Amino acid sequence: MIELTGVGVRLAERDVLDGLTLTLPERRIGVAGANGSGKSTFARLLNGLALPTTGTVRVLGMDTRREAAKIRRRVGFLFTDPDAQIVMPTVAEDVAFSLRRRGLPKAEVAALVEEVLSRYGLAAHADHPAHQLSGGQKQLLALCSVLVLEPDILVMDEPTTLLDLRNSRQVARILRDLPQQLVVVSHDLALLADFDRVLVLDQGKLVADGPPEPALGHYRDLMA
Ligand SMILES: Nc1ncnc2c1ncn2[C@@H]1O[C@H](COP(=O)(O)OP(=O)(O)OP(=O)(O)O)[C@@H](O)[C@H]1O
Repeated sequence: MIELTGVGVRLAERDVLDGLTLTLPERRIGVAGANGSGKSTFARLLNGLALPTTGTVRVLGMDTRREAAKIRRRVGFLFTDPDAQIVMPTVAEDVAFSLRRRGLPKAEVAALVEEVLSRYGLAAHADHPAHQLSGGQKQLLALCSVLVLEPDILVMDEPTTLLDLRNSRQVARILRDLPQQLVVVSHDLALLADFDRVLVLDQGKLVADGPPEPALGHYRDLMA
């Protein structure tokens, strides 16, 4: 569960987010809005990467201002550009790196890495240089490196922006089947079309909130 109470974020004397009070129990939540409307800032609030200037953000019952480290262990975050997230030379090493703080025996780490890579069709690439993967495969690798930690919530900032139609659809299928609560920031309206709830931000304010069809309709009208 995610709860925002009276949340505002002020950066460089500008209200980047303003007056957000929201309870988000739904499993798949989309966030849409124009460039600069505050979507990335909203996403970053959910794991304490950004802190509210006013109000509170509670995630899984914890205040992001007080328990950011604990929250980060349970909230996975996926950036738009997987290159920003891939840190080790090979595919398998990159996923294993996520598990470094778990104190698991080597064999167990290897088994977990193999399992998640197989699940997302990357097992054959386990020993390949990560930076040689295609854009879609890199996004899947970044996802594997997050999912291997079994987060309770997954926050994604425009996960399909750099992907072609086939890879976008593959990511959409994967998201449909994930058990985690998802918060997905996206300009890809097709991706959000079957979500449980869509929030639309405009100039830092919530201007629509509800099922995808009316909420995305409102966003389309805003952009017209
Ligand atoms: N650290 C910062 N200092 C000052 N202003 C910032 C900072 N971070 C973001 N902003 C401003 O806040 C506004 C919202 O930014 P944000 O990245 O959250 O928007 P967004 O909706 O994700 O945009 P996009 O769709 O282009 O990614 C922008 O006008 C941005 O310039």
